[in-house]
Amino acid sequence: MGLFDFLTSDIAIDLGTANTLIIHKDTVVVDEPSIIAMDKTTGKVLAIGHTAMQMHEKTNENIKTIRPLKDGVIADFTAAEMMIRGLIKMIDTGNRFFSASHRMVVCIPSGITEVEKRAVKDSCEHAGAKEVYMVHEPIAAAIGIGIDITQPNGVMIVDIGGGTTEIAVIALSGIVCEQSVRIAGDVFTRDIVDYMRREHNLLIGERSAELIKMAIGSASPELEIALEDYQVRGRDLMTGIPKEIKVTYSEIAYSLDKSISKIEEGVMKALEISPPELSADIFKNGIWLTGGGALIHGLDRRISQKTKLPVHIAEDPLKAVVKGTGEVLKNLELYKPVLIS
Ligand SMILES: Nc1ncnc2c1ncn2[C@@H]1O[C@H](COP(=O)(O)OP(=O)(O)OP(=O)(O)O)[C@@H](O)[C@H]1O
Repeated sequence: MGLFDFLTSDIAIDLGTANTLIIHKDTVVVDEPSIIAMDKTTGKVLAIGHTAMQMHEKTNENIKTIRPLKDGVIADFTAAEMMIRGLIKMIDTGNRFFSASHRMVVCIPSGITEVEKRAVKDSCEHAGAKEVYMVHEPIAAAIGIGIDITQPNGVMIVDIGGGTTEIAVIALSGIVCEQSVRIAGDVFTRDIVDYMRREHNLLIGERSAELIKMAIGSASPELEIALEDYQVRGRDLMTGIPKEIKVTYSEIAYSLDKSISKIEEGVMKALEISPPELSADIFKNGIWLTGGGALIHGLDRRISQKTKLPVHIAEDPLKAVVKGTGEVLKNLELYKPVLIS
């Protein structure tokens, strides 16, 4: 450790549609939902992250909650900037003079446009960064799960986040072919809301649907180990009064089926366009699932049955991207080929 290492304010950020994570000095120091709550009249930020999430869908007319990212990219520039600033402030370094004023490595979806890229860079600069480096999410995910991406050895990453599913074949520090599907966790959540309304006449909010997804979200109506039924509360559409019902994981599998099929299609397409030598590598190495969507029960098995390939779930799928981004920050020289300016 260098003499002045305690002063370093370099950070790595996984700026996600659902969650934003920050690594500072090799440690995940911030892990918060990507959401802010604002006072509608004054424009003042009232809460960020978990506290703002608790207010989501429960606000009165003076407060609004904003999720600044949509489909993996910044949809509300001002809100994104305020959120990044607020999240950086949450870093507890024990140094009250801390401000992320040096280098920031931030990851971006692979299917992003120049304008969207610019928005990420500007937001980070406005939040205090002197130098901003960007890295594609699937590359960061691969590094995060410990794959040596510099080797001439093809590996397929399927990163299922909140807004996008990034499917990429990586070799020699680059993405050889990729598919970006705008179907991921947020769409799964909406599928569940729609299903509950259609099949049970029950109106539920996004947060309740997300809890159902996390508890019994399933890619197959028949799992090897069955999941317990889940109690759901919401508003009865017929009577207008609150009610509680039980749902089974098979019902949730049914509600997610179409969306999961679209992700499968993306995987099949990426496999079809892979150069044959890399196909041979993927046959041996299999497919790696990262991102929160990797935690849908039975998804690995379903993709494996479809592709006839081994499918592995990353050890800590929600942190794979930020861990990889942190590695890039630590070894900027080694990972120069993967940096996007
Ligand atoms: N146990 C779980 N089962 C199913 N889904 C989960 C689980 N835990 C988290 N998720 C979902 O994963 C998504 C968030 O994943 P992640 O943090 O990887 O995405 P992100 O990086 O914010 O999004 P993106 O990469 O699209 O910008 C959310 O939709 C969340 O509901």
